[in-house]
Amino acid sequence: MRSLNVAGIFLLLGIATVALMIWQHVGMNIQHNLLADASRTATLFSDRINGGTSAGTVSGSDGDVTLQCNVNHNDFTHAFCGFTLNVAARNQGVDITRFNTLELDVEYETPVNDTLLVYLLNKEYQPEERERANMQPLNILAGKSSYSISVSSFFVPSWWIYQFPRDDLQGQANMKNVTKLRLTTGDNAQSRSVKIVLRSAILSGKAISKTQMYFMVIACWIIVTAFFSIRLLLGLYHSSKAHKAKNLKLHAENSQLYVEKQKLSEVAKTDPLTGVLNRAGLTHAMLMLKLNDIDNSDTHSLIYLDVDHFKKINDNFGHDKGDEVLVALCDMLKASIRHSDLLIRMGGEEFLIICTHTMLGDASQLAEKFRNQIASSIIADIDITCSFGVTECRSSNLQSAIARADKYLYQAKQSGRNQVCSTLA
Ligand SMILES: Nc1nc2c(ncn2[C@@H]2O[C@H](COP(=O)(O)OP(=O)(O)OP(=O)(O)O)[C@@H](O)[C@H]2O)c(=O)[nH]1
Repeated sequence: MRSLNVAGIFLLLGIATVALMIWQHVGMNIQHNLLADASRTATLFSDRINGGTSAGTVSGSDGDVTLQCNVNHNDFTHAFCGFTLNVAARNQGVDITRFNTLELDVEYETPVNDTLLVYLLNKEYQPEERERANMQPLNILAGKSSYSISVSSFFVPSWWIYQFPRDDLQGQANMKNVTKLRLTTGDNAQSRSVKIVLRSAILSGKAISKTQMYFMVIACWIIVTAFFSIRLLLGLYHSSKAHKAKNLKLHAENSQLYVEKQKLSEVAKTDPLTGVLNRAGLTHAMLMLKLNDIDNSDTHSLIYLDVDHFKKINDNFGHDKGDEVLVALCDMLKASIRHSDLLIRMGGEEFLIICTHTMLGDASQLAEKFRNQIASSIIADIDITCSFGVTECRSSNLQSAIARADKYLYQAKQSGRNQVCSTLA
């Protein structure tokens, strides 16, 4: 749902971008009629400012501005003639930088070849009060009256720079506060009679320039992309944090479970009454012995022992006393066997001792030692004896060796109990 929203927003943004570009290209047109908005005072502007003698009149009718002038050649200044038209409404100049072109409908009647100079005078107060002359010459063609001048092609003529030599940016066109439009004859200074008729001067452009539009569009894309990127990164950061916490929790739970499993595994292998290995522990021990400790060449011995007449102990002293006897017997045996030997409760009052790396003779002697020790001790306040079956085994046939040991134990029982029977006998 969230990704759909993001895709939808980017789709909308894409559509809006394309629509805006098309609109900017075919629409968004703005125009400013310099003749309509101005207070329309047109005045003669000629070489008389420099001491020349050209003379003429400026008149206006039906929105036109007409100049009739006799250009009089002279030897001391450039002869020219023209007019200046005030285009500022209520002293507020026109910011022409918003426009792309100046469309002029103008006729220039002159008997000689000449250019028509178009000026846009920019009123400036810094660093001093002056009118910057932004100028563009027009090549007048016979029969043509409509001219389109690119606003960006206006430049400051060298005579103006010469007049204001103090400003670093003096040569740059500035058209942010244009107050006057001026048309004058051009470079041809021959004496002649000229007529200039200005019918319209229209600035045209776009409400939003291409540059502005691209800037806005790119800014929108950057903002939207940054917004979703940050949101995505924050989401990833939070989910990775949550995953990390979950993983840590799982790890802790796993560790706990592993400890519990180890404990349960130990409990499962241990006889709860005596604390020695049970049959499950024997299986584990067999695996361990086969895999780790014993190779086939090793010889081990088994001592299978059983408390004699244990039923009577239970019957005479109670089951709890019987338990006590079993626990005390195990304690005694545990204290006597080696660390590498294993003591297993096979069930009831039967126990198996696996004597690793022990020959039959030594195991028989050990069994005899246990028998004697038990018979001569008072265990849990009870005088007990045990019968023993001893045999030798190799790791590969432990099960059959247990059966053999059990057989010798049975033999010991049959032979009167409190004795050791083995293969040796
Ligand atoms: N107190 C106690 N008694 C047990 C336990 N496990 C088995 N027994 C008892 O041990 C007795 C074993 O009796 P039997 O199998 O007849 O053997 P026995 O009386 O020792 O006679 P022999 O083995 O022939 O000398 C039974 O009465 C069982 O109930 C135990 O964990 N605690």
